[in-house]
Amino acid sequence: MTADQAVLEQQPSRRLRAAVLGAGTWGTTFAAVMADAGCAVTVWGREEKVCRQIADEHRNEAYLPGLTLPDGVTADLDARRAVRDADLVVVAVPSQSARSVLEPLRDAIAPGAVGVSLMKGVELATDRRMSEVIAESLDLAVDRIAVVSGPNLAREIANRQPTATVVASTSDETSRLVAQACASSYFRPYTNRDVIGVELCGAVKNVIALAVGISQGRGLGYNTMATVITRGLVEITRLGLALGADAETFPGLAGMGDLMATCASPDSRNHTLGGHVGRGMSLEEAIVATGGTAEGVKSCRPVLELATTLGVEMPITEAVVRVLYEGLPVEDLAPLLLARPYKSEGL
Ligand SMILES: NC(=O)C1=CN([C@@H]2O[C@H](COP(=O)(O)OP(=O)(O)OC[C@H]3O[C@@H](n4cnc5c(N)ncnc54)[C@H](O)[C@@H]3O)[C@@H](O)[C@H]2O)C=CC1
Ligand SMILES: O=C(CO)COP(=O)(O)O
Repeated sequence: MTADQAVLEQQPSRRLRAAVLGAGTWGTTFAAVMADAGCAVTVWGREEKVCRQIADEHRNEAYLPGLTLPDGVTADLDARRAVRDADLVVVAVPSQSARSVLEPLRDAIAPGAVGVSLMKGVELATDRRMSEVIAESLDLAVDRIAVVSGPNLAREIANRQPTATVVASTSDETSRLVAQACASSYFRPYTNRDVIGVELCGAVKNVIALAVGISQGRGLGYNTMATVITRGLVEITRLGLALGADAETFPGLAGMGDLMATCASPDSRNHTLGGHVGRGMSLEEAIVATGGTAEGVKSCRPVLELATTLGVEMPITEAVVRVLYEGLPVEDLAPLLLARPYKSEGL
């Protein structure tokens, strides 16, 4: 047994308390994961009906139909009360609303609390990653923040299908605490110190999944899909390295693992939305038809802005931005990418 495993397998000295902000698909699922790992979990959501159903009936029919939540999950309509005693403040709202949800809670969180991001997006107004938004909004030191990201399609996990994830923090103590709070017989966390890389992988894979969806909506097959995924990983890696990420993160669970899951699954909202666009819907029609939070739609522009500022080429991301926001016809996307100058394969 490695030292890391030994720490993960230690029982906490007391039952950890977690508050989950966001009662949608992933917030509710992760609440169940943490309850199965032994935590006492309180979910806060802005929808009264959803919160009452979680608290009274252990169900969330709007987001996880047919599922019974573990007894360790309850809900509270008052966010300040939900976070007051929490060891972990877990954030699972859409990325663009994280700051407005968190700022009013700054003086309500417990001293020593750890902030956990489950979100996979970049803030449109500031180009900030979600751990940065949490640090600023809650006034938390970076070593009290962890990011959870990996091939984690919520519905599969809600049905306790096995998967693994990455818990990233600059502090080993923080990442181990969060890993301990979510580890179970079906959910295996790996710790990682590369917060930048793990977060970028989670946000940019959504943009690549939009591109794959568009190509599949156009009737293109597996060769195209594999090309977009593989070259997509190259552009995620390029951006990550320019921002100081660790090269080892990108072929891992948060990188290739999540790209594969998101680009292959019909459950992915980004992949599904791309499919609608590829079949000819406008962006507005595709958002309505998809439902739920498809983060790539908003994150693609700040990601491209970051890349442009750093002089990093991200042709797939750029093509997605042009289709979604600049009127590039979907049939011109592949010819545009294939007409780029020939080059050697590496980064
Ligand atoms: N669903 C999945 O399989 C996974 C999702 N994620 C990430 O988790 C985050 C949340 O996604 P989901 O739970 O799937 O989305 P969802 O669409 O299922 O739920 C979003 C929740 O946020 C709430 N919300 C929306 N706007 C809000 C606002 N302004 N203030 C407060 N609450 C607001 C909604 O009422 C809803 O409860 C996203 O960043 C997503 O990329 C990450 C891994 C897996
Ligand atoms: O992040 C996810 C799986 O890891 C979920 O993907 P979507 O947000 O596209 O549904």
